[in-house]
Amino acid sequence: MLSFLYRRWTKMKNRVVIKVGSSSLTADGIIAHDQMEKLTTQIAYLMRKGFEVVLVSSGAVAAGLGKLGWEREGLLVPQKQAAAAVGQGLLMHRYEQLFQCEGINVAQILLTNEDIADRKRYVNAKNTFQTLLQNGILPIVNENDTVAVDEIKFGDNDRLAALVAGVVEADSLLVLTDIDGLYTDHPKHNPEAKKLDVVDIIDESIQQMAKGAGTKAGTGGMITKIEAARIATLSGATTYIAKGSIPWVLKKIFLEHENIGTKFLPAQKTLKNRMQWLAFASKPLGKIFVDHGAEHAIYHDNKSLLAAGVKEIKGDFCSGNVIEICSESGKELGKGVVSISSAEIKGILEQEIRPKGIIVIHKNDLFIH
Ligand SMILES: Nc1ncnc2c1ncn2[C@@H]1O[C@H](COP(=O)(O)OP(=O)(O)O)[C@@H](O)[C@H]1O
Ligand SMILES: N[C@@H](CCC(=O)OP(=O)(O)O)C(=O)O
Repeated sequence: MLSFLYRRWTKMKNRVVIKVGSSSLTADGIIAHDQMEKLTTQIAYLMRKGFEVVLVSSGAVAAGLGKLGWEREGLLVPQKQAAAAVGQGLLMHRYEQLFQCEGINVAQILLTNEDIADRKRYVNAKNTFQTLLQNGILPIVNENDTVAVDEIKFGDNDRLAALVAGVVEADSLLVLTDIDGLYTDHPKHNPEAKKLDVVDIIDESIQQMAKGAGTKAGTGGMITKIEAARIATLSGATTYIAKGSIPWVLKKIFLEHENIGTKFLPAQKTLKNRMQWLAFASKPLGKIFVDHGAEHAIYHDNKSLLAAGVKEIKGDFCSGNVIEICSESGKELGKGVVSISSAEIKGILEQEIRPKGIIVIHKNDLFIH
């Protein structure tokens, strides 16, 4: 309750992250200017009503392909990156023009996973967002496609939007797409599939309903949207998936509270900001395999991980780095920030009688799935 009041006090406004997918911004593979215009009019309306908005916009690749006259099919990664480099400028130019007419200044934020995997950069990004929002500026975010290769990619803008919702401590995340919500199965393949209005817990049964993308422009389909909803709801944001082409969709959802999409309720137990970063944004630099006793202690008893319970380690890491914690059989248990280096742990493992009570990961630095 106190943390909620603190958030309210520091933010005061209703903060929303709106993610718009390529499928909602393009028609026949190129940028649909009328759809962009409808979106910007609605965002401006919402901002005038007192909302703070962050827009996560896809569409750079599509815009670039349109400009260059390239077909998406068969393109290699560097060609897609080149198209994104052409398209991102066009996209921002258009947004800038449209929001200027509404009297709103915009800012471009391009991110890669690496940017926020590093705690310092994460905090820097947080401060920048905060400053922009406090000054009534609309941040427009996309993945930095020019440099994003597989290891540093968010994978999809749905996930990026969910992480951004955590960074800015948003009250809500809205994912706008070409379908009006999550169906019990892929609606294109199963005519019996039904839309869900409200989801209170994202469990395996919900995850299994989500399938891949429905168009060539889209990436990830419903799978990445549900993963985004999981991350955002664990960060405390109510999450919506809705159809971008519904007239005044933003007003209907945020002001009239109409149930026109699928609404995912925030998790009962949400993660604090540092834990969100550890759980979803940080990048592990190694692995620690633990024995059954340690697994039980950290999993069920909320205890710190002691050196006595470590079976094996992989990778070189220093105190303060993030590592992945695995069971003896290799099952991923969670992540943690280590208090001692891999060299020190190796030294301990080599000793016949291990010194007692040495903390490898403090319980406050542990995230368990
Ligand atoms: N269970 C499901 N419910 C609704 N849509 C689904 C489901 N499984 C897969 N999809 C597909 O996901 C598509 C939306 O994702 P995507 O094409 O990646 O759009 P975007 O470009 O907006 O991210 C839908 O059009 C639909 O074809
Ligand atoms: N960064 C890419 C978008 C990647 C992506 O996630 O697309 P989408 O599934 O349409 O949201 C672009 O701007 O084209």
